[in-house]
Amino acid sequence: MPNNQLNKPQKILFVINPISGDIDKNDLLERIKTFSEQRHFTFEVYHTKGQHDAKLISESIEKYEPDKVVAVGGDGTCNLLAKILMNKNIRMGIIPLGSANGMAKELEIPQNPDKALETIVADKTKAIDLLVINRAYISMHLADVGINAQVVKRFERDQIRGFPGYAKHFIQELFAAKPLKFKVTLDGRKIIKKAYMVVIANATKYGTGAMINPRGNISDGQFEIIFVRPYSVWHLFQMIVPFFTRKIHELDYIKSFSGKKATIHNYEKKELQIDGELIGRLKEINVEINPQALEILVPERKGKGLFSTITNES
Ligand SMILES: Nc1ncnc2c1ncn2[C@@H]1O[C@H](COP(=O)(O)OP(=O)(O)OP(=O)(O)O)[C@@H](O)[C@H]1O
Repeated sequence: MPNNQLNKPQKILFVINPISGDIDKNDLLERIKTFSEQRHFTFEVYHTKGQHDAKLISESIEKYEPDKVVAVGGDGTCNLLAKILMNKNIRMGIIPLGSANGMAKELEIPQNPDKALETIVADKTKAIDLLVINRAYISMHLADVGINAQVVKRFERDQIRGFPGYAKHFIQELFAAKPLKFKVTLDGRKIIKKAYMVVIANATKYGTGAMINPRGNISDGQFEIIFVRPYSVWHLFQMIVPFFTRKIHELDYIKSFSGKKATIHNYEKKELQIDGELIGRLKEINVEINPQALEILVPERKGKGLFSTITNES
């Protein structure tokens, strides 16, 4: 039974990534301390090390038995916690302090840390699906092979962080990319297409705001496979503005399919990125949905209807 039901202060474990977003988080610790006194919760902190974190966090959870675990960082930190908390009865919060914060944006979690903290104590939750990839990884947000994964690779090696760095590499990659051949089996249906990029989408948009999957729903028990199809030089120019203005789905060379289980076969080994983290060069990617596998603390939602003009072939 959660501690609040016994009128005990809630226990919250904050998992702080000290390097995410190049943001100093010392101030935040002070604010958490003050906030915990005002809002009557107790807390512990785990600072990520970049190695063996999953094991060490699991041990902290076992020892401390928190009611909530909060990711203080970017999408990589969220992904790390989501995998640990999958199908456990512990709610997860997010204080978005990474460079892109795609997952927090998807869930409309405030980018302001004080407001995000309010969301964590307010206790409103949303059950979200998780994608299990090759039985070894999970994706809560977006995974892909092709242009974007190459951009993530270039970005990781660069000194320029944040949106300017991403935009620079995206445009470079767009002009250098060659179409790849993919064979996808989705719920038994075979789809063979050439594409510049295949996206495995639990969520709807990238942290940049690029709306790749407007008909996606993070809690609907299915995911989308999206092909960004070959385009001409003219299409390249057409693509830049919509990608950053959330209108890419309006372009007719984007094809989307929904399902619950997929195998993506790349004809050449290609880099896979999951939730902003590079996984490696793979030939086969197996994806399965784990429906409503995680309770996330979210703000009160103002009603929102997702508008879609995407070609739906499912
Ligand atoms: N102490 C640490 N030293 C070095 N790397 C770390 C440390 N702690 C975590 N990491 C690395 O941080 C990465 C995750 O960062 P995260 O995605 O949370 O932030 P970000 O990249 O700034 O944001 P976003 O993904 O939203 O763009 C992982 O690759 C992880 O290995």
